[in-house]
Amino acid sequence: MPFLDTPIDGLKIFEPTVWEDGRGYFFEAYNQDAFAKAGIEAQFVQDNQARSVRGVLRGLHYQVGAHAQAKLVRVTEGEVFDVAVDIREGSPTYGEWFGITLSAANKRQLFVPRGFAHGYLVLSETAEFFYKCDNFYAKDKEGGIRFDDPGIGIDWNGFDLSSAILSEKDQVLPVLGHHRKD
Ligand SMILES: Cc1cn([C@H]2C[C@H](O)[C@@H](COP(=O)(O)OP(=O)(O)O[C@H]3O[C@@H](C)C(=O)[C@@H](O)[C@H]3O)O2)c(=O)[nH]c1=O
Repeated sequence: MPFLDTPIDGLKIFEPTVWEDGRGYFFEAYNQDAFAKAGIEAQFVQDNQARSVRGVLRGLHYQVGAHAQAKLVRVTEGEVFDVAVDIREGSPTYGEWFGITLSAANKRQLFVPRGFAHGYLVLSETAEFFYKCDNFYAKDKEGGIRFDDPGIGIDWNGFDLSSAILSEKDQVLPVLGHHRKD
């Protein structure tokens, strides 16, 4: 199974092998053994699915301490720009971001290790976003960072962010310098 490294250690792109025939296509969306061989040992315990309309921006989210979550994210309908920010204390790439277009068409997945803040922007009319997590949702342990933190400087695929649609929670998130650590 093809895995690609990103400039941030541990953050990996997975491009599944797609088998096409007269019926349509088939691919393995996740194979624990293949992921382990690629160094991804996460034991996933929760699957989430979200539907959003164009311009919806969810993030940047994480859970603190022992509640941190690794995520394996993909799009099953439409297209998003997906972003992960390294917030691992002591990491040489602390505060750096990586973005990638994920779509139902390109079938790419991003593996986001624990210790990252994660978010995505919907580029298509609607999008279905699907992700596996290696730790359970813990409402009281959520943290967030502003999607437009100037110190991080994410380029959201050139999107006009004045028309971004955010949850009330995401409108009042702090910048990285003031983010929740425990
Ligand atoms: C994330 C989550 C939310 N919920 C509930 C809480 C709330 O009532 C409703 C919507 O939650 P939110 O507004 O936090 O959903 P959302 O903004 O989509 O949150 C997600 O954003 C992306 C970027 C991530 O990386 C995820 O980890 C998660 O934080 O769903 C669960 O029951 N379980 C969960 O795992």
